[in-house]
Amino acid sequence: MKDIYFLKNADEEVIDTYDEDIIITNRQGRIIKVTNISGSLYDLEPHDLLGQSVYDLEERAIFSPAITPLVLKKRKKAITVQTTPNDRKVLITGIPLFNEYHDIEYVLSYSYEVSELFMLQEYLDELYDEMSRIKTELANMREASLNADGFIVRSQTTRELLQKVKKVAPYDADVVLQGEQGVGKSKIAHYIHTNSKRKNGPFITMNCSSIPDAIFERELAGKTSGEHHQDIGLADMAQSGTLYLEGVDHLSLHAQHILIKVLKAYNDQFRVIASTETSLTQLMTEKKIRKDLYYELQIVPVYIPALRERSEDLKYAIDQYKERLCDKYQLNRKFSKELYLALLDLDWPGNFFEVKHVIERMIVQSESETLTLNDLPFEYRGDENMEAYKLNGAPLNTVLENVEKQIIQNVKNHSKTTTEMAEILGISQPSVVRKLKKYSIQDKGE
Ligand SMILES: Nc1ncnc2c1ncn2[C@@H]1O[C@H](COP(=O)(O)OP(=O)(O)OP(=O)(O)O)[C@@H](O)[C@H]1O
Repeated sequence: MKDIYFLKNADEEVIDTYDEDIIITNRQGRIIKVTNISGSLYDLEPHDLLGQSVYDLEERAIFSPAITPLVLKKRKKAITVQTTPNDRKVLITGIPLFNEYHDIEYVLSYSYEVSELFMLQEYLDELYDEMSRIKTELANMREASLNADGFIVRSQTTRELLQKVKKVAPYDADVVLQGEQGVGKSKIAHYIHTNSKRKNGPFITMNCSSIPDAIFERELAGKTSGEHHQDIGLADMAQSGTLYLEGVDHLSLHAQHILIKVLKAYNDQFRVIASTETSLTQLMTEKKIRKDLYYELQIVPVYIPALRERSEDLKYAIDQYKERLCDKYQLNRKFSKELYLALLDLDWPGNFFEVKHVIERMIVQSESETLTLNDLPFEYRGDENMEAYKLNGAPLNTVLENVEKQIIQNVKNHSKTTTEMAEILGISQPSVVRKLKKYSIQDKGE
């Protein structure tokens, strides 16, 4: 702002025409001019102010703070907010008026009450707080709704991944889910289906890694056998729904040729979601996937990181599996600190599947309430734990049988039937019966 110079005698006329709260002080800070309404904000009359020193008024907390000293100090326009004795807020602006020697001769100030603005500001601040509280609540609810689908969504990566997936779900575009085994590809494929326009249609899974080439076409597209009999293929079953091609990276080039032919024939009658462990782009480089299939599928590629790269999810998965499995087996188990840290540190190439499996194994096999590193399955331990498995002179067979006996005894203690035991141990029920007999194992209570 350019300096304002004081024109002698002009102030009187100018100032009297204002219906504003204007005060003029000299450079000593004495009030030499007021308007009709000056002082009203401080519950004073204009003549109460005339002749007063702003320094006195400041000391008496009437001008709190005074503007003149500020202007004199800065030698330029100053703005401040005063708090009056009756707690009003006043926005006051002071302007220096210079004489011909560039010295400040007078300070002119004008004020407005801004209490309402302050109240508005407070109200806005409160509103802002409320809004951010609601925003957080909404985010929590959103997360809870994802959790309702059984998703563990603790890490930022998973949150972003699900947001991306949710965004593309309503469009009919093909999606390729890439990730290690057990990382959640099928779960996300389901999630896409249930959030799509085809949610009321079927969700059909075709496991590409387990279908031999010879019957691939028949499985996929069906076949007329005999005069009237028609075998329905998975593509027919998927109509108006979603066809989930699990493990497309396992398809031979021949099967790929059939797949692309069938997809063209069924042209958009279902949505295709494919899963792969190896990225389709890498398969292209290695010439292991046909170009036309690559372009057909790779519309929306989604990479699902391994659980070891999502430490918050891994931690939560460990806690949840432990809790749920303890409930399931009616057991009270906790992990020692060392074991817990070891579990967090493992690579888990089988991801969720593997974590659940190992925790279940430890819970049912251990006798003590606190599980320690010694309860970790042998193949997951470092070399320092080899001690527990030393032969100590016994033949290998005897050691292995002892371990087997111990495991079967523990599983027996926590299962109601031999069928349940078979499920946990991953062997047939007759094998369970044979082993119980072999080791003469009886119920603890028997
Ligand atoms: N984010 C998650 N939160 C909780 N559980 C999950 C999550 N992702 C996957 N799971 C669980 O992990 C297990 C493996 O998931 P899923 O079958 O979807 O993996 P996948 O990648 O399709 O495995 P594969 O490659 O072996 O077919 C399932 O029991 C699933 O419910």
